Amino acid sequence: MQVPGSKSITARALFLAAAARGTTLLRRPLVSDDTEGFAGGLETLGYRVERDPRAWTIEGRPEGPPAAEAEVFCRDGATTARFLPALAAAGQGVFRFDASAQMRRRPLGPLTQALRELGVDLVHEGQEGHHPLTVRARGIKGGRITLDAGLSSQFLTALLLVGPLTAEGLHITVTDLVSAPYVEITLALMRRFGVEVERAGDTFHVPPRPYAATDYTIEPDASTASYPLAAAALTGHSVTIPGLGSASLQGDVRFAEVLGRMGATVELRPDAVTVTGNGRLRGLTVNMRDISDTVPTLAAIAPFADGPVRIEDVYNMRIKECDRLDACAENLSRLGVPVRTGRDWIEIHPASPRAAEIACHGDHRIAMAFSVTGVRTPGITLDDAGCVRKTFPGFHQALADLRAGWAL
Ligand SMILES: O=C(O)C1=C[C@@H](OP(=O)(O)O)[C@@H](O)[C@H](O)C1
Ligand SMILES: C=C(OP(=O)(O)O)C(=O)O
Repeated sequence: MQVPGSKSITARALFLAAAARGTTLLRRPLVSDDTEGFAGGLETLGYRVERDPRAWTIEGRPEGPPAAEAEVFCRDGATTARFLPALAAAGQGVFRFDASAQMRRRPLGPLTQALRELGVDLVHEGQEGHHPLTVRARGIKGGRITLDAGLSSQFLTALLLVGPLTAEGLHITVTDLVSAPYVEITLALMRRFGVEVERAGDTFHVPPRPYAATDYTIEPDASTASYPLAAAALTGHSVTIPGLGSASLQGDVRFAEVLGRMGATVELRPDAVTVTGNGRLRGLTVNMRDISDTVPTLAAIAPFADGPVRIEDVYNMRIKECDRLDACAENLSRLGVPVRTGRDWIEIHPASPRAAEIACHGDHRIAMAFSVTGVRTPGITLDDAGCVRKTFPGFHQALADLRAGWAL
């Protein structure tokens, strides 16, 4: 199955292309609500973005946004809502940011506090630490800061990405960090645009240095790949995702290993992953702090395992598009599956799910994950099928095509 491009890589590449000297060509970008929101945000800030469906061209400007004033609406995308204010702060002008109701509820206080400590004039107009906000930008001098990225790695990524645009560079010491593999994606992409970050344990030294434009091909999205791979493990069929393998930059490719621990056969080659199921799944206890976007996928197939599935250390799932731990538990209960949750864990017991309507809470991952349950359980419906547009507008057709191939 061909999977659309990585959301995380597309967002970073758009930031870096905008900040670079020269014109960047991004091949196979993800075209979805999140990344169109990101590209549209750049356009509102005055950058030129040409969007051909197969490749996006961006004219960079190392001095910061071309516009002197702008109002950017970030939609539901946390990459847009957290990365673009940092980019704007490095320029000169007055930039206002707002986001959807869902995104307004999600925090960015540790990031905006760090920007203020670096001298940025940034005001939250409503609730402190949340959108909407206004940045009166006069460039960033740089310096040393301490950051708590225990709620979101995106706070650290935003500061790393903007670091080279500061006058003196940044020394960032991190006291806590969740979703750590996403920081590796950031560092790899920065390197690809010509900037090497020095890392010593919890401290990152970002030099003041211009990014260089490039020609870059975006790999398929590993979180999106979790749905067809889980469907294979659940049904005893085989799925291969070309372009996504052991050479991937994305931590979520490790979801395939979780399916392997549950009994599926996993073949991880440098440029492709194949999962072959045998119709049976084993229960397990697994720490998914690094790969929590794939927790709903696991939760949605967990009832079919022969023992309990316990997923641990995933508190920050509660501050995503919705409270994903509660949403998983609510929907499993609707399906008649015994489930328990705590502050940062969920435990799912074996059951035969019954037909039910899934409450998506406007969350693409809840919709896509429980669609996979629907491959085994007839009569599952979604109350908001369209919310998949955030990262995979063609999801329902793609899943239908996969099932047609298996004649399920
Ligand atoms: O940097 C990124 O591209 C992302 C980081 C992760 O968020 P957190 O660091 O907030 O867990 C992940 O859940 C999100 O989908 C994308
Ligand atoms: C959490 C997600 O998105 P974001 O934080 O980028 O809005 C996601 O895609 O699952």
